[in-house]
Amino acid sequence: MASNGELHTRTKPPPTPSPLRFSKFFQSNMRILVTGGAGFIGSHLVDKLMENEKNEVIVVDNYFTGSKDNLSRWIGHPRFELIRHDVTEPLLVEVDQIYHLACPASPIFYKYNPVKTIKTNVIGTLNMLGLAKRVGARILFTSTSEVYGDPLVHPQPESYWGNVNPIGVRSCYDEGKRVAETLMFDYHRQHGIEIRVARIFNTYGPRMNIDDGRVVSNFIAQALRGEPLTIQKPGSQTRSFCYVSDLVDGLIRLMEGDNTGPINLGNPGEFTVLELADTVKELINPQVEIKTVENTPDDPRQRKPDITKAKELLGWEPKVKLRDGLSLMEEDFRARLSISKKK
Ligand SMILES: O=c1ccn([C@@H]2O[C@H](COP(=O)(O)OP(=O)(O)O[C@H]3OC[C@@H](O)[C@H](O)[C@H]3O)[C@@H](O)[C@H]2O)c(=O)[nH]1
Repeated sequence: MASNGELHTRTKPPPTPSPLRFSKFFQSNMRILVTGGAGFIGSHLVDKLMENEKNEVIVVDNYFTGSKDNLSRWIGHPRFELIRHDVTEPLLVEVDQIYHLACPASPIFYKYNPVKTIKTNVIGTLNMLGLAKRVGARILFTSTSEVYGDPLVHPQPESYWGNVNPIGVRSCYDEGKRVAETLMFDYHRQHGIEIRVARIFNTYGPRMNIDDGRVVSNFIAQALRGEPLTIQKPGSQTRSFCYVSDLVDGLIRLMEGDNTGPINLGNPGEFTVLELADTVKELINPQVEIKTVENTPDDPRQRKPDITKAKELLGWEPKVKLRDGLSLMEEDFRARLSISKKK
């Protein structure tokens, strides 16, 4: 099997960044653009980038699923700027690095307006690559484990080309992300752009939208509200859940390293949805019921990242165990739902 991304050859040297970046007399900060920076993963990434006093961070977000609340601690900070902008429109800003995350990520949200989802992935990524080309910035794109579709190889290495339905209800997202990966590598080969591609597996943690619709946030909110945990059939499908701080660490290592990717970022601990429900029930509310409900088409039956590449090339592997991560998320959900813990 040919290995993905490794056979590419660049036809051009990368564009030159602004001369100010290399001035001996002017010590400029690193200016970093985060698209989708008001979202769940984006805002945690912004927190981490802002810890470095040499970074200036510009966030663009259209607030479809993101929220200003996620960034409230940075609003007004001199090294921080927040712009309401939709990446399907061109954007001109002078930056050195671009983390391109913007896209609804929960299936219920990306399926809500599929045409908009594919536009965000295709036109949004074209716009960000155009910006990277113009200003000579390095660009990291957050792709997804959904590029593997309903995988026939398990666990999934980056060299696996996937099993994706091109006309299904998930295609706006998974095919959209696949085209965006193609654009990244074509801009790299044709224009010499410095690219990084991460394939993110299921991620969870504080600040997920309470009614986001994804499995971890649903189960935690349901357990806290005393509502039945909804297992979408059959319940034996598997996922591997990565805590958000681990994921952010992987993204920054990828951006700062020398490898273009694609690189899987995810936690290889694999659980069935039923096992996840049992764990949430045991940790948060042993009285809560579990009920089985209908699923939607093309739901992948199994998913687990092969992270050999991330370990070797980035020295990265997740540290937070599922039970610990769920407890941290429970605290955040309790605070936002105003449900205190019984003593
Ligand atoms: O209430 C629920 C929600 C979801 N599920 C099931 O839990 C599994 C995971 O579903 P989620 O909606 O959390 O996430 P998915 O794995 O379908 O998609 C995710 O995958 C990788 C990321 O790139 C994306 O952000 C997201 O699309 C699915 O099998 C789903 O059917 C439930 O059993 N009950």
